Amino acid sequence: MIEISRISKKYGRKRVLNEVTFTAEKGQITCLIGLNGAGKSTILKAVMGLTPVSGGDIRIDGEPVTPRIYERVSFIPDSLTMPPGMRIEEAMRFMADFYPNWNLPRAEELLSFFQLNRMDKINDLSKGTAAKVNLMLGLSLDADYVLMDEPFSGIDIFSREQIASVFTTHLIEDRGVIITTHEIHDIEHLIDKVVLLDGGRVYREFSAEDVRMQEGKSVVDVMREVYRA
Ligand SMILES: Nc1ncnc2c1ncn2[C@@H]1O[C@H](COP(=O)(O)OP(=O)(O)OP(=O)(O)O)[C@@H](O)[C@H]1O
Repeated sequence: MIEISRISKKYGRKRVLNEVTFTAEKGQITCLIGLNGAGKSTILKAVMGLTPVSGGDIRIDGEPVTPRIYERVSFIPDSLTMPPGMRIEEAMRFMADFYPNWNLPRAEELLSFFQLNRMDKINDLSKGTAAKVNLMLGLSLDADYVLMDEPFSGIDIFSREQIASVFTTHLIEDRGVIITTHEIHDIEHLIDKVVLLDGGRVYREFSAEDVRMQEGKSVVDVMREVYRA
């Protein structure tokens, strides 16, 4: 389980996170939802130890965050960070050299799942294809948890559907996923838990299934209540 307890963050004098607390379980998809600037990316970076936070505590299966976190957690940022001159297959080799937990058979499977051409150059890729390469690289690491920052942002409906479909395959398996997204429609049926952020705080943390069963509401219904209020 990833446990985030009472973390706060300021950029200069601006408070971005205010005692944020929630958990994300292994084997579940937890969706972090908030309007632009709500602090979603900052939370993912804090989990990876990429940005310092004040106070609070972050634990991965009971352990504090250390530089070895990369063996346990794969972070897929909101854009592909590989050098643009590289071909996809060179990016794969780069990952294999850099990460001891690179899983080549899974990478090959993801290449064909997303119908990627390994000879394509990174800087020639469309936005949707770059998003798929980004996911292919991040999901090919043997990590218990995967953090995905806006994997659907700015890409067409067919690419979004293809990306969403990976969540129902063994390529995600029983990993714990934290995903930030605005494109909730594409994955609403796959989400286990929702964490709604508002004003730097967790406004509500709920099980999508419980809200469906007990309140007869969809995740989008709850979002409308919160953000249109
Ligand atoms: N390095 C930084 N320096 C100063 N302010 C920052 C920095 N990074 C983020 N911020 C500010 O912190 C706030 C939260 O940013 P963050 O990127 O975490 O939000 P987000 O919820 O992921 O937003 P979006 O949905 O637009 O991606 C924003 O107001 C942003 O401008």
